[in-house]
Amino acid sequence: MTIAIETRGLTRVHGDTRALDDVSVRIRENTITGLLGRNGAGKTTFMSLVTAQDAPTSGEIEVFGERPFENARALEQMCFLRDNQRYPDDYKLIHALRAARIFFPNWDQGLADELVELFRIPKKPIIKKFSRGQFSALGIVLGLASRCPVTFFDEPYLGLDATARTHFYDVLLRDYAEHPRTIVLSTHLIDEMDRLLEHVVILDRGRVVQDSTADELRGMAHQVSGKAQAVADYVAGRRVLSRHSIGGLATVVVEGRVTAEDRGAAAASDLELGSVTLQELVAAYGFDGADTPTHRPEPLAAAEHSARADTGLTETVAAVASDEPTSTSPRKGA
Ligand SMILES: Nc1ncnc2c1ncn2[C@@H]1O[C@H](COP(=O)(O)OP(=O)(O)OP(=O)(O)O)[C@@H](O)[C@H]1O
Repeated sequence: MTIAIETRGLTRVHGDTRALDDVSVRIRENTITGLLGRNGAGKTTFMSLVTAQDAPTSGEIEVFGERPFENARALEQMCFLRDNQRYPDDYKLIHALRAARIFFPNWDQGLADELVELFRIPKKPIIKKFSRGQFSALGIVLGLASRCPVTFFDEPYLGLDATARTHFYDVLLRDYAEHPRTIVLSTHLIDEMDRLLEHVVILDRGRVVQDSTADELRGMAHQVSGKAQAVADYVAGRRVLSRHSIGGLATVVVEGRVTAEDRGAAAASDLELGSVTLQELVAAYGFDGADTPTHRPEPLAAAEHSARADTGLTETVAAVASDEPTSTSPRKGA
């Protein structure tokens, strides 16, 4: 088993915010990993640090056994498509594709052309004029056609219509099956992307709260619903992950698999036991402990941080003059 990404005690502090706090994970080569967690959990920070677009406050990172910071060999293996990827003002689709073709050693122009058609990405307007969905689609094209050994997608679906999202999931799975590689993606559309994920890392307030295969995770907790007192009796002594109540009824997510004994206890108290989806688990692990109404408002999304470093593809994009002829070279400087 080869480890593609390993972090040890990875920490990033901004003022009094611990964006990442002592994160130690090992992500196996040739897996699709979902980086999940509520707004501000640290997902983008993790991806920025691993791709050396930001420097940790402390801790270590290895990508295929090498430290990525200022390491061209390690950086060349990675592609990070941010949800707010930046391109030069005058760039059109062709310029972004040209830059990607130069930058990424495994770039597949045929796949890029196919995806441009599939997602109906316009060729004439500058990228700045793209709709949110067209902008995301461009990121998906660059991320998939780059065929990087390690590819990060940060909420790649923003603004995509349902058809385009389905295309993305299908093409990702098809291309991954044909060209296995390590893919890490952050998402809030967990139910929709559930089928893509083999491994899941859940972050909450910068810390890892779960790190396991998706299958293991699904079986790690269950839900019990019924009269509040009966539910309270059932969950006594168990680790409660979330609790919701309406009137005299309660629904609680508890850690642990359902045993035969649990089924008996539930039946005797007229309680319903159910499985928990990945989406519910993420919500449960990001739960603050107090009993909450079922329709709990989400906190405001974390602000965008314009001061973030922006390197990698963006640097290359900026370096490619927009009036250069299209390069047929697959490598920068080749
Ligand atoms: N440059 C920065 N300066 C100050 N705070 C920052 C900076 N970058 C990140 N943070 C803070 O670190 C925390 C983690 O942010 P991050 O963007 O990694 O979260 P996220 O899980 O990607 O969130 P979302 O799902 O909302 O995109 C947040 O509290 C955020 O406000």
